[in-house]
Amino acid sequence: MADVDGLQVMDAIIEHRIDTCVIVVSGDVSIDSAISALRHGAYDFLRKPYEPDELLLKIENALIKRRLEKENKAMNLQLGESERWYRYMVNSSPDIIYTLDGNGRFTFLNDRVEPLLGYRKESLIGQHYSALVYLEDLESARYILNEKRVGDRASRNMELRVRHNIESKLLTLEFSSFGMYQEGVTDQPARHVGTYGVAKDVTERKKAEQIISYQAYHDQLTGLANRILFKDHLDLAIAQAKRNQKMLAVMFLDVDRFKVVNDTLGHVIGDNLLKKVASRLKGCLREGDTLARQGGDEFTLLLPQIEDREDAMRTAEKMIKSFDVPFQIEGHELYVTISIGVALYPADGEFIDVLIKNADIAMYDSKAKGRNRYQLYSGNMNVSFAEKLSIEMQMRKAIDRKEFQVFYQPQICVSTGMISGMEALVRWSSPLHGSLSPLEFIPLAEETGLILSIGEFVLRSTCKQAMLWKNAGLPPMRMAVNISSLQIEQDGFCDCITQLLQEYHLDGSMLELEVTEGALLSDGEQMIAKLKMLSSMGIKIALDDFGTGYSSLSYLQKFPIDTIKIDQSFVRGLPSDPNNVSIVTAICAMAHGLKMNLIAEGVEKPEQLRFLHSLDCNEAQGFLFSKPLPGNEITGLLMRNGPLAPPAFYSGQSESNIQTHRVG
Ligand SMILES: Nc1nc2c(ncn2[C@@H]2O[C@H](COP(=O)(O)O[C@H]3[C@@H](O)[C@H](n4cnc5c(=O)[nH]c(N)nc54)O[C@@H]3COP(=O)(O)O)[C@@H](O)[C@H]2O)c(=O)[nH]1
Repeated sequence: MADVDGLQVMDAIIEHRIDTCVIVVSGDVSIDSAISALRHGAYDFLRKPYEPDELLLKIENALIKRRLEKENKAMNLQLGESERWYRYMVNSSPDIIYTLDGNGRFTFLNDRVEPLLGYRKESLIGQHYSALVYLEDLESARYILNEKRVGDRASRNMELRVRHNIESKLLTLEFSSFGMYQEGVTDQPARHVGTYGVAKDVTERKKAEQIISYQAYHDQLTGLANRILFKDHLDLAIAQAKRNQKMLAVMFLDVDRFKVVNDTLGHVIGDNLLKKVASRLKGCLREGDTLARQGGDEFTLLLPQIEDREDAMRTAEKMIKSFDVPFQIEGHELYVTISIGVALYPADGEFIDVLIKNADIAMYDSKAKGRNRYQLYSGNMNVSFAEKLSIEMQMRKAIDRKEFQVFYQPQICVSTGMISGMEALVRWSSPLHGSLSPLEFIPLAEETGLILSIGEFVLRSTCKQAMLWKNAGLPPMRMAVNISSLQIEQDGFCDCITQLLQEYHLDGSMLELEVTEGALLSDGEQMIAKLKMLSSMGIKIALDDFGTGYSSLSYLQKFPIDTIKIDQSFVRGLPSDPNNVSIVTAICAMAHGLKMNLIAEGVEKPEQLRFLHSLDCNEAQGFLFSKPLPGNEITGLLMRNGPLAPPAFYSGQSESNIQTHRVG
C-alpha cells in the first residue's frame, strides 16, 4: 500500500472493530517500532528478514489464541445464561430459599421473602433467624436452622411459626433444612459452615387441618367437646386422679322434656335452646372442667379435681339453679329444667365406660324421681329399671347415629355344603352400653315400638346388600330377615316390602321373612291375609325357633309356611341327648310330610351335622360354618364359591382328619 503505513491499517482495524489478529512484519528493527506496533493492537511482531517457519509459528499461535478467546467467550456467555436462569428459578420459587452461616445469620434469601413475610431481603441478610421465628418456636428452630448433626439423627423437616413484618399475623412455614459442611484436611471431620434450605408456606393447610381436627373433636352445634374428646379428657383425668389418689366426678345431664320443645316449636328453636343450655352450663364451671355434648339433649361433664362428693354436689346444684331463669328464644320464654346423674371416681367405677354408664343410670334415677334434680349413683339404685330406661333412650337415637349394623350368617345346604341362604341379624354397638346382644334390646324395642324403625332398617340394609351381591355377579341367594309381629301388624307392611324389592331390583323369591310361632298367633286372620299376600309375591315365610312355643300343627296348615327352623336348643344335645334326638327326628319327619324346607339352627359340631344329614335335614346354620359377619366379610366367602361343609363331615372320619371351613 503506497499511501498508508501498517500502523494506519491497524488504526483502521480498531476503528472499524474488525475482529482479526494482526502480525506486523517490518523491516524497521528498532525496539520502538515493535512497541508502537503492539500499542496499535498488533498481536505479534516479526522482523525482516525472517524464516518462513518463524512466520508460520506466529500464525499458528495467533490462531490458537483466537480459538481460546472464542471458547472463553462462549463459556462466559453460557455461564452468564445459566446464572440468569438460576437467579430466575431461585427468585421465582413459590418457597423461600435461604442460606445461614454457622452462627444462624442469613447469608442469602431469595425474592420470595418479601411478598410472603413483608421483609426486604437485604434487611435480613446478616440478621439471626430469631428475628423471624415466633418466640415459642425458637427452641424447635434451633434444631433445624442450626443443625450440626449429620445422618439420620439430623432434623430435616419442621413446621415453625414466623412473624409477618408488616401485618400482625403468624404464618406457618415448613422448613426443610440441610447442613453445609466444608471438607476438612485429611483425617479432620468436615466443618459445619452453615445451613441451607427451603421454607414453604403451609399456613392455609395448617388452618384446614386445625378445622378438621376441631370438627373431629367438637360438637358442631354448641362448640362443646364431643364424646371422643370427652373420653380422651376423662382418660387423662383418671390417670392423674389415680396417681395423686384424688377423686373426680362424671355427670350425665339431660334436658327435661326437650322433645316437647322440639316437637312443638321446631328444630331451629330446639337447636337454639341447646346452644343456650350449653353456654349456661359452662357459666357454672371452672376452667379445667370438660363439658361435652353426647348428642341430642344429652351432655356429660367431667370435674377432674374434686376434694369430696360435696364438691360435685355443689356444682350440680349450681347448674340446676341456673335453670331457674327462663331462656328467651325468638320471642318465646322457655322454662326448662335438667336432670343430672353423678358418678364418682373411684367409688362408682374406675374405668371410663363404667363411670359414664353409672352417671347415666343415676340420671335416669333422678328423672324417675321427678326430674329437675341431681342424683348421686348408688349401687342400691334400681339399676335394672334405670338401665332399661337408659337403653331405651339410647336406642331411640341409635338409628340416626348409625349405631346399628346388619351381620349375615350363611345357611348351608346339608347335602352339598354350599351356601344356600343368609340370615340377617342386627347388631348394636352403643357408645354407652357397648355391644348389646339382640336378646338384650329386641324385646325392649318390641315393648316400645322402636322395633318398627329398627326392623325397617334391617330390611332395607338386607335388600341393599342383596342388590350389591347381585350386581357383583354373585349368584342370587335367599336372604332371611327376622320380622317381629308388630311389623307385620303395621298398616302398609306389605307395601313397604314391595317398595323395597322394587327399589333394589330384587325378585320376591330372594326374600324370606322369619316369624316366630308367637307372632303368628298374635293377630290371627289379618296375619294370615298378609302372609298369604306376601307369599303370592314369591316371598318365603320361615317359622323361627320351631318347637319352643305352641308347636300347633293347625297353624302349619293355615299359614303359608315354606320353611321350619329347628331351634338351636334341640340341636345342642344331638346326637347324644335322647330327648333332643326324638324331638328333632319328629320335626324332620313332620316337615318332610308337609313338604316344607327344614333348617337346623345352632349347628356347632360335626357330629350334629352328621346326624342332621342322616335325617335328611335340608339346611343347617351355625358356628360350625360361620359366625354372623359383616356384609363385606361375607362377600369374600361368597366369592370363594366353595362348600363350607366338606364331604368328610358325613363320612364319619375322625374329627382330627376333618378340614373345617369355619369362618368368623
Ligand atoms: N325382630 C328381629 N329379631 C332379631 C333381629 N336380629 C336378631 N334377632 C333376634 O335376636 C335373637 C338373638 O340373635 P343373635 O344374638 O343374632 O343370635 C343369632 C345367632 O348369632 C345365633 N347363632 C347362630 N349360630 C349359632 C351357633 O352355632 N351357636 C350359638 N350359640 N348361637 C348361634 O343364633 C341366633 C339366630 O337367631 P334365629 O335364627 O333368628 O333364631 C334371635 O332370636 C334373633 O332372631 C332382627 O333384625 N329383628
